[in-house]
Amino acid sequence: MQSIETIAFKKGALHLIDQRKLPGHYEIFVCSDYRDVEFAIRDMVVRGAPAIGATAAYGVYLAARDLSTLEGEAFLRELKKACDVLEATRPTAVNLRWAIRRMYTLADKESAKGSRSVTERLKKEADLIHAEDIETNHRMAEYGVELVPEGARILTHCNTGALATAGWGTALGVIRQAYSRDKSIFVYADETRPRLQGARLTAWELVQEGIPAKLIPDNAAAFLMQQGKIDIVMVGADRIATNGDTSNKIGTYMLSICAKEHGIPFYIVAPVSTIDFEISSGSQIPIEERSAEEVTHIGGVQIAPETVDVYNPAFDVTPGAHISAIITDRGILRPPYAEAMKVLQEELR
Ligand SMILES: CSC[C@H]1O[C@H](OP(=O)(O)O)[C@H](O)[C@@H]1O
Repeated sequence: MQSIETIAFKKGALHLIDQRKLPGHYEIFVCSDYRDVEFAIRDMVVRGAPAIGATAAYGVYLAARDLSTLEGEAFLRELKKACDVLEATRPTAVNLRWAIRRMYTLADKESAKGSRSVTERLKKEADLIHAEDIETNHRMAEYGVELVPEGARILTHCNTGALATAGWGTALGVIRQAYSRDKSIFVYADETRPRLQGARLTAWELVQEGIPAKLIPDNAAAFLMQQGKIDIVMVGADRIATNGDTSNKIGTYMLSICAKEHGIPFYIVAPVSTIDFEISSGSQIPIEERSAEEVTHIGGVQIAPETVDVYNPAFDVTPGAHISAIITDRGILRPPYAEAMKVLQEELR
């Protein structure tokens, strides 16, 4: 399988697979400055918590490169404005904030060395964040396969693969790893209305690799569970509170209720950078609301009256009580999550 290069910095610009065009067209969207990056994240050229984090990191570098005629306080002031613009693009995924603040903190710490030197260092840091994510995904996959029984029939939601990260994936990365050892696993992929990341992106990744799967309408998931056709549910995350409450693509909470009703293990797969150690409850997670057009149109084709009112939250919050385990790059977290998170935070210090 050709490797899926979701994000690549080359020839002085950031190259992104334009995920709005998949699966029908494989096109590259080129970001020459941080405003291009702002658009790419906001319009979901690139999406997925880890992927937008890595993308924003390069956005900070591109901003610094364009500001390198400034020095000292003036340089940092303008760079912070660019960081704030990038952070405002999508409020839920904490990886975005984590990556941007990691980049700005470095710029602030190194600013005495001059903006040109800082800019060179920021490029190295963005490359490091990019490389770390791929390595993180492989570590999560090694932990996660422990929870995938032989021949498991796995339900997943949205896209958590190479396209949602810098490569390999989170939940879909575990599935890839499981498939490399057990060709008898089977995947049911939710289409994931309204942006159809499952139909357009996860199905594309699964077909690319020949992983046996069926694409299903979101509304068929509970019926499959009722028929006894699902062994585990495995999904990603955009922000995890320290009590285990987890925000993820809209529809995840509903899946967790159905899984609980049918006694099916429900797993979150996410890097530690998706944990927000500053919040203790899912009620504190900002939920992004997106345009009405995403619901009233598919691929530009109108499917509902344009004047109808629409509620389009891009995420929901699954309570920790519905989550069997959280698979991270530092191991598997199990309930009670508040305690598990305390131990993890100590390890990270
Ligand atoms: C690897 S986590 C990806 C995570 O992000 C997705 O949201 P979006 O496509 O809107 O960026 C979804 O919540 C996935 O679980």
